[in-house]
Amino acid sequence: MKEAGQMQNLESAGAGRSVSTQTGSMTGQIPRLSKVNLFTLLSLWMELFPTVNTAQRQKSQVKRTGLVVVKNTKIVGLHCSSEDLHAGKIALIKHGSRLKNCDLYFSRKPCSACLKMIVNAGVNRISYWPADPEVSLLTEASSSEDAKLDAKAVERLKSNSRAHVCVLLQPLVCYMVQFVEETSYKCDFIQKIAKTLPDANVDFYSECKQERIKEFEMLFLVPNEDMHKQILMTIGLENLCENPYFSNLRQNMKDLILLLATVASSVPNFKHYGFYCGNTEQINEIHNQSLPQEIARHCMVQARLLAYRTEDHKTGVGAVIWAEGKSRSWDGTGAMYFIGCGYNAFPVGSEYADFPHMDDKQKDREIRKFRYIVHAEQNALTFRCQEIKPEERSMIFVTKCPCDECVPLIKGAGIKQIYAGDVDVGKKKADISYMRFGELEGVSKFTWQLNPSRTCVGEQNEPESRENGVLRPIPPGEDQHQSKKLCLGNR
Ligand SMILES: Nc1ccn([C@@H]2O[C@H](COP(=O)(O)OP(=O)(O)OP(=O)(O)O)[C@@H](O)[C@H]2O)c(=O)n1
Repeated sequence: MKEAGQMQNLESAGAGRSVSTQTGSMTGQIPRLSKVNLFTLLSLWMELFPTVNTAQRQKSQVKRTGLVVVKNTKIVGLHCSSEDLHAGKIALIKHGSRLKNCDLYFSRKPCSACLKMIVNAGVNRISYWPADPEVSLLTEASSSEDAKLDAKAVERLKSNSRAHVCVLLQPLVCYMVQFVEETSYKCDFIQKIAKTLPDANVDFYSECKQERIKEFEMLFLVPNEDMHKQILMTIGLENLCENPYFSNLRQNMKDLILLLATVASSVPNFKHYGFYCGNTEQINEIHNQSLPQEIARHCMVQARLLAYRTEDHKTGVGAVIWAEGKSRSWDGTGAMYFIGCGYNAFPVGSEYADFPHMDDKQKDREIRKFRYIVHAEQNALTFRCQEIKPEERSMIFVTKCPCDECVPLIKGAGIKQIYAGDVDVGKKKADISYMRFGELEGVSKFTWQLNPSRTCVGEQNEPESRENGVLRPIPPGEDQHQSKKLCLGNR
């Protein structure tokens, strides 16, 4: 039986499914991200959670690490290391003995201090990206003795523990990169730029992608092959040092980096585009204040990654819910914590042929998908792992505009903010319509657009994220300047 919903049908990965379109002319595979690849990419992406101390961190011997905690194929935690604590330690503090039987996906091989605690908590499986480990083996000679000792201790903990500790890498399904490239290029965010700035250099997307590939290769791929082999030997993966295993490993790593760069550039850091509120009347209270742009973009890319697991062969949608606690914590995500995530799919337990897959262009209404498919937001709300607290700022990131079925659900659940694309706003299709989003009140809406305040103050107006997701208290005298910056009264 499938575990549909939040992370359903993870094992089948969708490959090999026969699909027919409304015209019945296409039969082929739906290239869906396998669960291992999705969790790998999410762990790498968590490592990149916007933070103040990137430069400082690069010098440190302990590498910043991302972590995905999965229980019964459901994501229950997204974490990354902070200045004070490694990701594994943060997960331990947050989940405690609930880590029992969980699967953990690390963007680097964890250090012995993290490993001993999570093994002790009874985790089921620990998977990691086979690059430079958390206690870096690529730092200066003076400190590398400790790193080697740590790697040895990790090996010992690995071989003597009940948990299965293994490398996290699976080759991508055929056409995955091409599929991701095409769907990223067609996504709401790129479309919006193309529509509103028809003269924009059409290559901005490819340029952004090239930059990101370079950036991610530097971070996640050991540049020198001999050095990489040395590291693999020190971390107990000597069997991967011979060819063809070594070249396959490097190729798989490069493919995933390319894929992550492709997805990340679909919500590009382009000119003055970002998630802004169009409502100038909005009251200046904390729940209405926008997140820093780089954090909003970061969470939207997570939602976009989830969209690649869709069961709708035409439109993939992903949603992630985060909340912000009352104060900044020792967490690498600042005060932000993960509530839930999902993508659009048929109900839990259903098989591919159980329900119709046609869209609203199909004349026969009985064979349309809309009454059966569960939307990304609906799955994220259903399979959330934390309660939504009314006193906290909670926010949902959706890759498409919430439809009329979802808007009241989001409001009813007590979510304070929606970040979304708005290409479909105001559209009424035969079965699905997007009329209510525009009229929605009581929830702040941040849609992808050119910064409206640019017309007031020219160039300088991107909200900065110097404080890791936590709203910086505005010093007296500065608030006038701040609200001028956004011209929205929401900062
Ligand atoms: N906020 C949203 C909006 C849509 N969906 C999903 O997106 C699909 C519908 O997308 P849409 O583009 O509106 O309709 P299609 O018929 O797929 O495409 P078209 O635009 O050509 O009509 C459905 O599977 C629905 O579950 C979703 O999960 N969450």
